Amino acid sequence: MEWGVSDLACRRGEALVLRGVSFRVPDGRAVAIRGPNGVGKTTLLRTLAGLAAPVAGSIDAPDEAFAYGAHADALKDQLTVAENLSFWAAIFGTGADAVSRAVQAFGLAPLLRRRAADLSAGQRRRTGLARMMLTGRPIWLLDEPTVSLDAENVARFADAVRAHLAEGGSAAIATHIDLGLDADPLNLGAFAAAAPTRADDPFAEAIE
Ligand SMILES: Nc1ncnc2c1ncn2[C@@H]1O[C@H](COP(=O)(O)OP(=O)(O)OP(=O)(O)O)[C@@H](O)[C@H]1O
Repeated sequence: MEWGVSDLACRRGEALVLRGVSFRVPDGRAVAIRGPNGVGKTTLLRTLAGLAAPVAGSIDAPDEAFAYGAHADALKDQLTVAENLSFWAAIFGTGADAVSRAVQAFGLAPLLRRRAADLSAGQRRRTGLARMMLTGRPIWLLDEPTVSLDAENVARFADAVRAHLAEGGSAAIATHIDLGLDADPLNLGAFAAAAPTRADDPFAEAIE
């Protein structure tokens, strides 16, 4: 389903970070959210995911359409990889077939009995990304998904996104690297809220 945002303004804590953000994402398309550190990529994704309310504007998407893959990989450390995957499949009502596909997509078979606490950073990340496939949700929101991944697993990730898009899903992906996906760029620099003036900042003099 096509979705989008209109004249969206987002904040992080008390700070207004973005304003006037408008874009549409058709079925089967990905948008690559770009911009320098601190511009508001995570802030936009958190707002789309419903973790923060918009300051203004609207998000036009059905309820429960978004699946959010945050920096933290949402793994339960004391459970094995298999148990984590089954847990998510149960939560989202997906099922054993979805688990098998996710295991295959991210090469997790050799890791299934390993406790999440004992995974390497890249293995953790792969398991967290496999979770997206278990949500059954049509819109994937991904924040720097390839951090800690080696080249083989960046390619696996890109394949998983392509398969999701081919099934009519869509994705918004904050990334500093080219994932080799045919994604529509959204540069947030154009929507950055003005930096606070010195008059707004009681500490400005103290750090001069
Ligand atoms: N709790 C908070 N309160 C106030 N400001 C915050 C808070 N958390 C983050 N910020 C600020 O909000 C701005 C946007 O941060 P955000 O994490 O969205 O940027 P980003 O584009 O994802 O950055 P990066 O590329 O470094 O991941 C930054 O200036 C950041 O310092």
